[in-house]
Amino acid sequence: MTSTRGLEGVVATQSAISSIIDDTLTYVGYDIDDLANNASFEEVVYLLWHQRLPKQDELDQLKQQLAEHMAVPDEVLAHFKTYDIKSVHPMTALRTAVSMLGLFDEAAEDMSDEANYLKAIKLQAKLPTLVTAFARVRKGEEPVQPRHDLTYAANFLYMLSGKEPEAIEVEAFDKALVLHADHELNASTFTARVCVATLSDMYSGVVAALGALKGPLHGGANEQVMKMLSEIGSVENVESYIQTKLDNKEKIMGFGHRVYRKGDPRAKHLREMSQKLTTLRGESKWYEMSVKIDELVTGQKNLPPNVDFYSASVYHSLNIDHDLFTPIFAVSRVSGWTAHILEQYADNRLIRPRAEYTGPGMQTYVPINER
Ligand SMILES: CC(=O)SCCNC(=O)CCNC(=O)[C@H](O)C(C)(C)COP(=O)(O)OP(=O)(O)OC[C@H]1O[C@@H](n2cnc3c(N)ncnc32)[C@H](O)[C@@H]1OP(=O)(O)O
Ligand SMILES: O=C([O-])CC(=O)C(=O)O
Repeated sequence: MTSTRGLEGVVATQSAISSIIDDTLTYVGYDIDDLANNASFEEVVYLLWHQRLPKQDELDQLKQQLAEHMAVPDEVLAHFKTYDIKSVHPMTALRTAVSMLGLFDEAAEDMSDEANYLKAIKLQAKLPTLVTAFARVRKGEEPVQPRHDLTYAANFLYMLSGKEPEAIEVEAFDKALVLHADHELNASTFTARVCVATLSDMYSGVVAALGALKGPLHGGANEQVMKMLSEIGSVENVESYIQTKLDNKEKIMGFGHRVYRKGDPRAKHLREMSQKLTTLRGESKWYEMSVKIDELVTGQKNLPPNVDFYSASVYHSLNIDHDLFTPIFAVSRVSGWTAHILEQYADNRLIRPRAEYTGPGMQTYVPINER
């Protein structure tokens, strides 16, 4: 029995949700470029859950269901005040809060198709409320109640700032949500599927996925990208900073990918948005620094940027706290996680691979006083 480090190239399941073939990403057969340019996030959520685009009445119904379930139990909001919120990473708080949602859902253990679909709606609806409430409570502000007349993207920005966002901000944020919604068998989605393949409940699957997304090799990279940009500070400093990192064989956050070789098709959309939004804010240096880093890392290491690289300057330009970047990834990706969880339930088999043993050969137990 031989193992493959990091399961590289291992095909672990079948899925009809998204595919990456020859560096082209599709959701249910629709090219990501097509969706990024034309679809709303709500349409994409429907697409992932139903494997087809919604008709108008179906989309309206989904929007209504999301609006209906945006509120979170007071106890969950109150728990943000039970610890030193300023010292907690928002992903840790979100993971815990989502676990708490399971406590307050009477149907948490109901494994019927209807109950599971409703749980997907509830999770999708409540994550923005949790993330924005956390962000406000830690600043000593009250959470802002969701508005039922706004789109999913607009509502997030509204609940975060308490102000109705500008059209250009909503457009950019909606596109970012579309681009992050699903990605085949990435680490967090695989984690979710492994968890629920034991027939555990959907909240457990999403909590597990949140834990996996948090790490800097996965969703946590976007926050690290902004940290790097802030450390570099100016276009003039880029070259020496990056060269030092590369010489020291340190990883540059936001570059490289396990699957893409020529490049991540989502990055160009985020790059375009980064240029537009940083210019609008009069802070084009973040875009210019990013482009310079891109040229250096892609040029020298042949490692193109991934989805996390330009999203950092996009979110920064939307006035979003840097440690909320990964929770925002989760707000989008929960659509993919829940789609995969539903797909796993629909044709379940326990996921239990093997390990190649590398420990010592057979040994005989030695009593403690003889060791
Ligand atoms: C949404 C997402 O999850 S997208 C990914 C977000 N993560 C990041 O941006 C973190 C930075 N990138 C990385 O760490 C990696 O490229 C990953 C985790 C994305 C993919 O990892 P793997 O497929 O396991 O590649 P691995 O880490 O083995 O790298 C292969 C080689 O490329 C190098 N490399 C990979 N990524 C980078 C990088 N960002 N900067 C510098 N060198 C890199 C490695 O050092 C390694 O070099 P070596 O063969 O000389 O030792
Ligand atoms: O697919 C991966 O390994 C990581 C990724 O880009 C994503 O989850 O969007």
